[in-house]
Amino acid sequence: ADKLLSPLKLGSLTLPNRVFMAPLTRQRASQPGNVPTALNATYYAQRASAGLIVTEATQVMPEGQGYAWTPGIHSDEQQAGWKLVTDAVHAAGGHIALQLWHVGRISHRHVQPGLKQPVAPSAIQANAQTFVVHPDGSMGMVQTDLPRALEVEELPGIVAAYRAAARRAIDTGFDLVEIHAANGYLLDQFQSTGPNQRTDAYGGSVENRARLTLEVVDAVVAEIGAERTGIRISPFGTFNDISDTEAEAMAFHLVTQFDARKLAYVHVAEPDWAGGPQLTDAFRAGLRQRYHGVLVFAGGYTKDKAEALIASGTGDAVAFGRPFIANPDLPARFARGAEVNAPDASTFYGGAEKGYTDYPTLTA
Ligand SMILES: C=C(C(=O)O)c1ccccc1
Repeated sequence: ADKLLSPLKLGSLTLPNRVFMAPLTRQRASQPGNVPTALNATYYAQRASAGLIVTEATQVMPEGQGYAWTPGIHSDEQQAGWKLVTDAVHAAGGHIALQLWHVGRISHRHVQPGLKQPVAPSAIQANAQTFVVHPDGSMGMVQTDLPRALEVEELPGIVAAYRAAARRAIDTGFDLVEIHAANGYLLDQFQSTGPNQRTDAYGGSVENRARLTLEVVDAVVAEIGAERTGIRISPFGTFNDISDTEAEAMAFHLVTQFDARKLAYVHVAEPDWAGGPQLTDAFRAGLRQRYHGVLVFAGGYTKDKAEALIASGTGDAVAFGRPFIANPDLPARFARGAEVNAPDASTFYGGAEKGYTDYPTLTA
């Protein structure tokens, strides 16, 4: 039988299947103010048959933005925009989590408030690119800027921003939040030996480098509860110039801590989606042994690979990104063994309806 299409208990929810929609940056929030729109609501509602939708990464404070036109969740206007999305997804019978983001050094002064220098655990520039609109109105890909090292006194303010964002998310009708601790952004920068050269309580040992992530987790859980809190990590990731000489130790420490807090789910972005190494079955089993909540894997999965992962008991759900871009009704296509269309990469980022809400669903 198709385990992938069987129901899944997650927190207080019973989800209809284990075909999750992965977080996908699409850069289509309205300006000024990085506000979600009715078009965003249509896009997400079209994909409401996912077991769980995880939204695009959404900055928790202005300094947390790294790319042009990504949405925030730190203003009343942004919250009102997201309400369009949660109402539309719930009207279509869906379930949706908001992914909470701070990009850290994967940013540029032209997308920072007051054209300020981006922030990071240490003043180490990433060999990475981002897309910004310049003050003169021109736009394009740029090298991410050299960041400023955060003072330890600034960290409580960042933790508070995640907490306030989680509050806004639940007040807006989101079923859960997913803390973004993956893919070379701020929390992953603190977790990793490459970008984090701090000599204070937030640098050095695995425990110290995990500290900010766990402070954010504890603040969010205090605000909205563990059963509404998920988190995404990307062990052995390389995207955005991330490197960690102690990647396995960090991953096992994090999931052990997540288990102790009974977080609703842990979402593992497998590094090969962005050209990193393949995870081993032994490593995935190591995560499963340490974390007993809902374990979600993502990164280039097919239906068959996903089915095998769930049948083996290692994973409970699989998140699909690019397939959901081009196939709004992906679960139905899996159920019917129908063709899964490939998306048009030229319309992944920016723009409007084209390559966003104009993909077809299966005819009856
Ligand atoms: C939020 C992202 C992530 O988590 O990797 C992202 C952002 C821009 C392009 C691709 C991916």
